[in-house]
Amino acid sequence: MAESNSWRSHRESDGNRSIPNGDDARNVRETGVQTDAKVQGQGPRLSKANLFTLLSLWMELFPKREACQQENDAAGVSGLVVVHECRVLGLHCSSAQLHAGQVAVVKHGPRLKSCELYFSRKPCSTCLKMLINAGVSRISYWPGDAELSLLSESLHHGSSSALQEAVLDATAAERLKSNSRPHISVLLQPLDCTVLQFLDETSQNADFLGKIVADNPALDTGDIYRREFWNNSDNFLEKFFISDEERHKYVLNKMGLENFCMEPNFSNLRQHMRNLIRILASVASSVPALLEDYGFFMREPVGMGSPGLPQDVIRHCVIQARLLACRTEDPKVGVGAVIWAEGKQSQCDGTGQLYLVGCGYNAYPVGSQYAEYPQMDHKQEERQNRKYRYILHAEQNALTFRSAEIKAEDNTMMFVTKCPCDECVPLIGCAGIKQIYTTDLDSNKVKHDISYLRFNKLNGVQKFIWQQRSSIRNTSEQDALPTANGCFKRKDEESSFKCNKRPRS
Ligand SMILES: Nc1ccn([C@H]2C[C@H](O)[C@@H](COP(=O)(O)OP(=O)(O)OP(=O)(O)O)O2)c(=O)n1
Repeated sequence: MAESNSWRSHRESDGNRSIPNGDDARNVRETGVQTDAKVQGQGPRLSKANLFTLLSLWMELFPKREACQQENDAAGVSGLVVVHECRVLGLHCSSAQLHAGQVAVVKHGPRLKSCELYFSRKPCSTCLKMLINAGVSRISYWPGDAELSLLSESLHHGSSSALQEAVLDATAAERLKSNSRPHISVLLQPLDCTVLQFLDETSQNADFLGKIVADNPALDTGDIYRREFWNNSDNFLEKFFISDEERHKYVLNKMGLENFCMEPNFSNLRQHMRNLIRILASVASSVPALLEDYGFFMREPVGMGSPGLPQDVIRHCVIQARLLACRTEDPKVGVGAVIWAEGKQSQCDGTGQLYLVGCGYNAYPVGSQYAEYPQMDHKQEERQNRKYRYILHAEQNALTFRSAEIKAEDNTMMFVTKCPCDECVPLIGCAGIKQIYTTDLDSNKVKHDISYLRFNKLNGVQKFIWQQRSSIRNTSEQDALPTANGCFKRKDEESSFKCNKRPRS
């Protein structure tokens, strides 16, 4: 039975998992359905496997500056997250020259030993044999279509050579899988409705949406969020979900996942996939794309430094940080930070000249046990019982757990979902970060145990702040879009370098 490829058709049957409308969202906040969990210090969070899976899906959508289809190769773009001992070493996607798995081999080489890899598509046999040889410990992949598509149009009209290749490749991949040491599997973990609801709510309350409404009180956060959400979920379902059940079963069978085709496994698998896609849509909606007037702009005149990355790349990196925030240990507010650097040469990666330096989210010290430290904020507890002296900030963790050095000659950029506080500003200033992309919603505020007074005074780091284009002082830059290569494009040229962007509904 064919399913409609849209959340709207699932809303009724989805019960309390459906995205809250404006009234419901307010009720959730007022009746404390979610707040109860927060007050008790049990904010729901994403599991690591689900977070890495979502990051891999999101990496597949990394904005491209070049056509990605490889010559003589029908492989689709794949996203990849390389993890070692729970630390993200690399975020990659296929380029015109290399598949994502090949990128990982080229970039990490022997460091792949004992790593866990999360792919947005089952990798082809060419990648798989190298990764197995590199000694990775686990390969997890999204159970949609494979890297070499098993869903070519010819599926129902006799076989094409591309389809024959894909089927042969799937067989080879299976053989490699069954004879190899690494665990190669689908690793999705069930989500309960509290996580879905919590992430809907926190996405809707994100500072980026808050800033828009602070600037334009007539606008409603819920309306903006819902418009973004439906647009994103339609796009992501089309990309990552196989709506036709029979076609999905065909793909699963070819990938050696016959067990998933049986009930109730099949329905459960599809529900988990839909839930994860929904979280991706929800998180992506917290940094709106449809409001074209909003973006990350410098307040200073553009002549004062590098013009910064293209807006779609910035937004992509900020949403990576928002995804990381879904694993916060702070029961009230999740913050994520990701550090990328721009090298001098192209990296053979789908990210072009960008390479990952580090990422993190706010959490208690590594290894701490549940409820070992205070979890309450200044509104809830006496000073000695508050979280602030114990919790590490997203920026601190991104700097501590970095996977690459910060090089003076490269442009190192931090993307963080909340304004850096006074504890983090000196760290950012001294670490060699050259650009920061964030929101200043909290700047100049003092909130009892945490203050945000130093960010505006941070010198030597270019600040790209989420704001309305028309609020920038220098009007000459209002119609110009900054590009990664240091030159400016006029607004009317934008479409020519947004080649990977989907049409908006
Ligand atoms: N750039 C930042 C800013 C803050 N944090 C973290 C530290 C805390 O874990 C949390 C801030 O906690 P608060 O309770 O102060 O959150 P709010 O700012 O939302 O408080 P309020 O409700 O007063 O606005 O975010 C972070 O990791 N990185």
